[in-house]
Amino acid sequence: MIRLDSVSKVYKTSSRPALENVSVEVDKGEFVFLIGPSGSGKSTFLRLLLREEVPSKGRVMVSNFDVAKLPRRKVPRLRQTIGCVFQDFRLLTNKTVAENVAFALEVIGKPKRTITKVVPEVLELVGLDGKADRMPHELSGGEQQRVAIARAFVNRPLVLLADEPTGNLDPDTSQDIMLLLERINRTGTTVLMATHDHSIVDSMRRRVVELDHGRVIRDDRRGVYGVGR
Ligand SMILES: Nc1ncnc2c1ncn2[C@@H]1O[C@H](COP(=O)(O)OP(=O)(O)OP(=O)(O)O)[C@@H](O)[C@H]1O
Repeated sequence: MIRLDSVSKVYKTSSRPALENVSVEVDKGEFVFLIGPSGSGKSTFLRLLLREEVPSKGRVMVSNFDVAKLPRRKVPRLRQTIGCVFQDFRLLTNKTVAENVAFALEVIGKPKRTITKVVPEVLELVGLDGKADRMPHELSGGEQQRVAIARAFVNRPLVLLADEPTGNLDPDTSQDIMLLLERINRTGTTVLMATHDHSIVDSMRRRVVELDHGRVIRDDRRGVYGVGR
């Protein structure tokens, strides 16, 4: 589903590579943690998958898309196969919960009747039924992240990328969000989550890919965050 072949990325303004000779393969339906200290290249990894950056060297595949070679007009098609969740939720503050989720479908031209049907379904899936008409500021952080997950998932993407999705949440709320991501993963969606959260990585015992200075230094099938870090 995701494959990086000998990928390096050197940003124009930096002499040191953000990623160096990274090869990683993620199968359909896997759940993978991407860990590593600040500046190790996690966000760069995710940005390459979205074609927000192109590699300096190597090849990036997502599903059947050869990402770096994709003509500009086909980039939206790539991005429709990928849902994204961020630490800071990134909700539209002037829209209700339901409108935030609906908007993701409107922008890709889904018919109104589909939107009316699937938005309540996905809100139920994430445990927000009954909160459809709330504004984001009327929700807790955990609830806002559920809206963001609903929005990322409503189009049933093949891949869900989560960049520090629990970074602004307390431990209990973080566990709830992880249960939700597991649930989404069980539908067959491939989940790739960048995180610094030791306790979550240790409790989930999923695949762990660790980056350090842009290199993969560990790839464990059922990993933990690491001792003494
Ligand atoms: N747009 C950019 N231009 C120049 N250098 C960049 C750019 N984005 C990232 N870098 C550099 O690339 C390296 C990797 O950064 P990246 O953001 O991928 O790391 P990260 O592991 O996601 O860090 P964090 O956990 O703090 O988000 C760092 O040295 C960073 O300074």
